[in-house]
Amino acid sequence: MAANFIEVRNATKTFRMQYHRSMKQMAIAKVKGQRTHDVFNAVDDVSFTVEQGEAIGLMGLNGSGKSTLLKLVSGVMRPDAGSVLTRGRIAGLIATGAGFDPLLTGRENLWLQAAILGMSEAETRRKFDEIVAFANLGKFLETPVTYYSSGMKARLGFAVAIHVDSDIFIADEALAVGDRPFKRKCKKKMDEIKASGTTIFYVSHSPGAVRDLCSRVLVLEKGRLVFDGGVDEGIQLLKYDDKPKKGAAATAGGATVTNVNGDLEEDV
Ligand SMILES: Nc1ncnc2c1ncn2[C@@H]1O[C@H](COP(=O)(O)OP(=O)(O)OP(=O)(O)O)[C@@H](O)[C@H]1O
Repeated sequence: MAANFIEVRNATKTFRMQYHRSMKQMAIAKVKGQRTHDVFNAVDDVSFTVEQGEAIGLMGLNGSGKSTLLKLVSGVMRPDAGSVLTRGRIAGLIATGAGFDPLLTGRENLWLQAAILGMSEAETRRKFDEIVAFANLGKFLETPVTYYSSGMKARLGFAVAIHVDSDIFIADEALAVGDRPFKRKCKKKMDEIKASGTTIFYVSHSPGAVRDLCSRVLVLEKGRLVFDGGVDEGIQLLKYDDKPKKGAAATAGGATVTNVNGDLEEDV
């Protein structure tokens, strides 16, 4: 039996939503007996396991908790309740560029990112030309990153992340703000990563991309896992139509699946 690579058990992540910006506003609200903040679960009692080599599409409307769940899986955040266990080296496109130093050049940041993502000096040296070719920044490689467009930063971040040898690859499509040719290149590389047996966890609003890459879909709604199953069924739940479709309901982990409606981005 294949080893579980990701095991999420009743994971909950709670955030605090502040209603007032200044201390003065807070003080006035308190005197008036009004609420100054609320807490809510961005990820709410979510459980699932992912086996080695599976390619999972994580879908759901804006704000449903996808990025937060990715952060829990990647270890960037810890759950407030429940547990998240992962086995193997995780790499991917999470908060890409977060580790960039704006005053350093693209070349210097490449080294920095590679080190942050756990690549050794020898590994970075070996893959350096390939990463540079993938990012395709031309002479901007020698320019401080502060002058980069967001797409250029994403290219550099993704180019490094995608070249890390990992057991689990995590990608948030929302961060892949590169242009169409670059996205195609990323897609090709993701296919290679998948073919190599790497476990993939892919956040996307694009049914075409998910259908193409993934063998299973998780759908989040207001932090809760409302679907865990086949790609087509999962995508069906995310249709634009307002009325719940007959047969669209299913069960996930004993919970009834509700219909989810909303905008979907165009496929790449
Ligand atoms: N650090 C934080 N502090 C407080 N609230 C947060 C924080 N991060 C996310 N949230 C809130 O948690 C909820 C889930 O956000 P998250 O980014 O996980 O959603 P998402 O499904 O990835 O959305 P999108 O499709 O827009 O990227 C949102 O209401 C968001 O405002």
